[in-house]
Amino acid sequence: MSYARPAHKRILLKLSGEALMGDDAFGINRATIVRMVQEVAEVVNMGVQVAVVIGGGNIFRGVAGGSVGMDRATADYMGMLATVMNSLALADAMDKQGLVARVMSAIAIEQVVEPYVRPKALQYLEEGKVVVFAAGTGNPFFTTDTAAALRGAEIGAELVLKATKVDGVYTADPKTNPDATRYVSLSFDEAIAKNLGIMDATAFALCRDQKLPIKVFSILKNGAFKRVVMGEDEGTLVHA
Ligand SMILES: Nc1ncnc2c1ncn2[C@@H]1O[C@H](COP(=O)(O)OP(=O)(O)O)[C@@H](O)[C@H]1O
Ligand SMILES: O=c1ccn([C@@H]2O[C@H](COP(=O)(O)OP(=O)(O)O)[C@@H](O)[C@H]2O)c(=O)[nH]1
Repeated sequence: MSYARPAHKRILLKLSGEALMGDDAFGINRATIVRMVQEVAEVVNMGVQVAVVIGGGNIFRGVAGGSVGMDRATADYMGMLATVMNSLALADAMDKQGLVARVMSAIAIEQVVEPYVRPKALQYLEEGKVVVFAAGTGNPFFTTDTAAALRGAEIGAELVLKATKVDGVYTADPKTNPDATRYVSLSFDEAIAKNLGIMDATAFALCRDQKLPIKVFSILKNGAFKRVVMGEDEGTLVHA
């Protein structure tokens, strides 16, 4: 009898803030976060090293603040603080699930969480702890998708897994185009040239330059995360 083995040793999971909302209008939905953490635990228990970048869109989006006349950089710092709140909620849920999670922030907020120090993050991952990267890249005018690409490259992740509400990259935004069809795989150049709105161009460009593939999959589909980690046919692969 043969046992299936994970296709990846170290991965970076990008969860959008909205993924934590579940069916709520904003904030963090407890049942949703618990379900997600259970899926992460399954993968960690198979020996896969998992780092997470979490967004903040469920609490605050810098662009929205900027659009109503607020200074964009200030609004972005609020957005980054929102990701810290989500990180704390996620790490708490992970601890309750028996995982050991460590939050590391890109902005100094040391009474709350430890700062991001790359060698320390690598050490935690080697020890089987889940590292949650908070505060995005620490810079305004960026997104947590770019933070996912950056941290993914820094920790030598083999794959960035982008969890979304859609089950892959489509020829157009499936929310507004019911005729859009899903790609099984596509290149970074194609994704950038066609301006496929699933991730921002900065994130795509960074992954392209570092030859770090991205798998886009649905967070709403039970077991999809594990299937991606096992290398099964799920979602869309964006590759160099
Ligand atoms: N070509 C495309 N293929 C798939 N999704 C797309 C595409 N263009 C835009 N989208 C949208 O991008 C979103 C990406 O999901 P997600 O990252 O969770 O959202 P956000 O970053 O806005 O929080 C999807 O909800 C989808 O509607
Ligand atoms: O490196 C970063 C990452 C995030 N943000 C701010 O934090 C908000 C929340 O992040 P994001 O929109 O990426 O979250 P998600 O869509 O994944 O929930 C963004 O709108 C930005 O305002 C930022 O300024 N720099």
